[in-house]
Amino acid sequence: MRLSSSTHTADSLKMDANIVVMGTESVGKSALTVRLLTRRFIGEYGDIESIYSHSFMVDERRTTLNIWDSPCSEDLSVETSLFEKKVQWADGFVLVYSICDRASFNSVSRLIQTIKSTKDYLNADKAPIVVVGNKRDLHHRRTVLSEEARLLALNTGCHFCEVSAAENYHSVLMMFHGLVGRIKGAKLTTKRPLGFKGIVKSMSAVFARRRTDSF
Ligand SMILES: Nc1nc2c(ncn2[C@@H]2O[C@H](COP(=O)(O)OP(=O)(O)OP(=O)(O)O)[C@@H](O)[C@H]2O)c(=O)[nH]1
Repeated sequence: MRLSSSTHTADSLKMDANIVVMGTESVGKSALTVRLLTRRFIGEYGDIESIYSHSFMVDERRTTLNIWDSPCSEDLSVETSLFEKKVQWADGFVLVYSICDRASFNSVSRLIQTIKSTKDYLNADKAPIVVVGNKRDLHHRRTVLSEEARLLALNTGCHFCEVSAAENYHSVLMMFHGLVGRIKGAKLTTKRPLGFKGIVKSMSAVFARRRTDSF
């Protein structure tokens, strides 16, 4: 058995991320969350506001997601302090609409604007936000084209995918994994004040560059 050589090594192999699932009523927020946690689709979900914890391995790194699933009511009243609290708490966002419900799609578009004006992402082209068109199995009742949602995601620097919580566990898993990747990227680009070591490193980098430039 191989033991980690230090706490630092163990820590660098761990990642914690807070994810908020938002969207209008009955788009399948709980269904997606429960699918990820249990691999099951149980059909009916209560109106319970909860933060669930879920761990899995990504690239040999133990990743723990804290997923905040809530009924839609507060998500739309974007002025509330709860909304503000959720946005500040979250490292990443799953914004859900139903492909059969245009109003739910319009509300995702508003949510993106509000989140982006509340959070200051350095890498705005790769915001840790995934736009999720759920209920793909109901394609015969579709009112939102995939192309529209893809365009919205492209224009706002979000990721996009269509899934069916009812029919497919794998695509739901991939959606959450994709978001974890974006969160990692966003964390790396967050500006942190430089400590003494950081300043020394930056200065060495500048001098090293000067030395190479002069050849
Ligand atoms: N056909 C189909 N039905 C789904 C899918 N996902 C969820 N549903 C159904 O849609 C209804 C609402 O699902 P929920 O997961 O409770 O939706 P929600 O967004 O959490 O709803 P609120 O908590 O009320 O905001 C339920 O009857 C689910 O069975 C899906 O992918 N396909």
